[in-house]
Amino acid sequence: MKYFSLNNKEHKSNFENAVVNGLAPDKGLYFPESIEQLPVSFFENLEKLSKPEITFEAIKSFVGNEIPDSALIDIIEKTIDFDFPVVEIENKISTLELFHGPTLAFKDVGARFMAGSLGYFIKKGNLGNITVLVATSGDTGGAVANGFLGVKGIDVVILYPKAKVSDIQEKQLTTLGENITALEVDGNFDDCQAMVKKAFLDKEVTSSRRLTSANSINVARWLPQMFYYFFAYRQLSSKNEKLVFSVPSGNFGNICAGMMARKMGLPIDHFVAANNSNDVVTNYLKSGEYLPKPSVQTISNAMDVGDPSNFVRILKIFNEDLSNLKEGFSAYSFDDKVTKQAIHKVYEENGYVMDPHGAVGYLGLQKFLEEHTGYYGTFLGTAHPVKFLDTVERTIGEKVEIPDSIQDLMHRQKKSLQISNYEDLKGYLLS
Ligand SMILES: Cc1ncc(COP(=O)(O)O)c(C=O)c1O
Ligand SMILES: N[C@@H](CCOP(=O)(O)O)C(=O)O
Repeated sequence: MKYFSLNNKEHKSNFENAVVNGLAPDKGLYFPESIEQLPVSFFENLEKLSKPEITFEAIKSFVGNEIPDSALIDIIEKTIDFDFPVVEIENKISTLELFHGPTLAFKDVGARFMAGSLGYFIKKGNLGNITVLVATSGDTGGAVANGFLGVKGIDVVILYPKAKVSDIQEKQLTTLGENITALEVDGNFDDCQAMVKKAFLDKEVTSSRRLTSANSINVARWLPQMFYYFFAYRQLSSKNEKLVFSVPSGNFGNICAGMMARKMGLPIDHFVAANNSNDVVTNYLKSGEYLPKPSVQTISNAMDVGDPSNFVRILKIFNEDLSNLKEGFSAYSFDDKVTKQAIHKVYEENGYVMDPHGAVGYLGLQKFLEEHTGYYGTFLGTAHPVKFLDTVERTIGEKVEIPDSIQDLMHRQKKSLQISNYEDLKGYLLS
């Protein structure tokens, strides 16, 4: 499979180089040259296929022959060895729980797949050491730390915004040690993301370290997020209504991966981007103007993104045509107050505990279903409520059971380096 840079389609790459470099040399995001439709029979038989079989078919064309089938199957099996249940919450509304992986957030899938692919390429070639740079607003960091822990030839450097992630998220990304280093940035997620992008442009840095990214800008982190939609459809295919998915969105990698699955033929009728108060895309759909702005802090902190990096990929999928985009896509924003009300209401009425990100997804779905008929809706439960313990317990007025793995984590010692600006990051990378 060939990929091209969204800054200049003449800049092409194979899968391996796209993974190893993260971004194109012109710093554009890579996008596949073609998106192969899967046969109708594949979707008709989905219920009979195993998760690894589905996943293999979904990703194979994007990897091409660059990873042999046996190694790809091995990577896949390690990536998706947990459950992805669809749980019915109320009439016409279900949630796809994506938090049964090791770090209790949906990022585990992409992080593990990328770690497996990059690990394969490092073992196969003479690539030397690679530094994986990651910016996180909460969950990517923990998932990448877990997925890449101990992978030979890889150092991981995670930038996260000081005091803007939950306690559990911070422990997940600062306590593993070994090849994982956490940098605590005096700023917000956008500052972290901007510093990472700047490092990629800095010749002094790139000539001393080989850098790649494990954010969703990297195709090996982004594309595996398609798998969820296939797994969900397998559980929803008996519904005789149009299907809508509401995706709590920040950097828009997850929803954009769902749109890729639809391009491959998965029968999804509509996508809702559910946003917190960081409403750049909601505003774009209203005004046609894309106006990034500094992110604001919310209780769904992993979605506090003011300039979503995958927006350019979404535009590409819809051929940069706003009216085309609006046909298959809606976006709504909700503030913290209504988010907490939704967590409270769903718990009171249905006994189901949502985390703040899932709650934004629920609200987006509810709004869409109020305005449209004939749909069955699923919102993505992108993180376990325990990751946002304070907010959730205060909102529902009850204790949430903490899994053993998290209890252990809370006793571990946080280790991070404080940085304030790009020069500090550069100093660290050159040291
Ligand atoms: C729990 C949770 N929900 C939603 C999102 C937003 O996902 P995306 O950045 O793919 O839009 C994130 C972070 O990415 C997250 O960690
Ligand atoms: N919400 C993310 C922000 C980064 O998103 P990514 O999917 O591009 O890695 C986080 O939790 O860090």
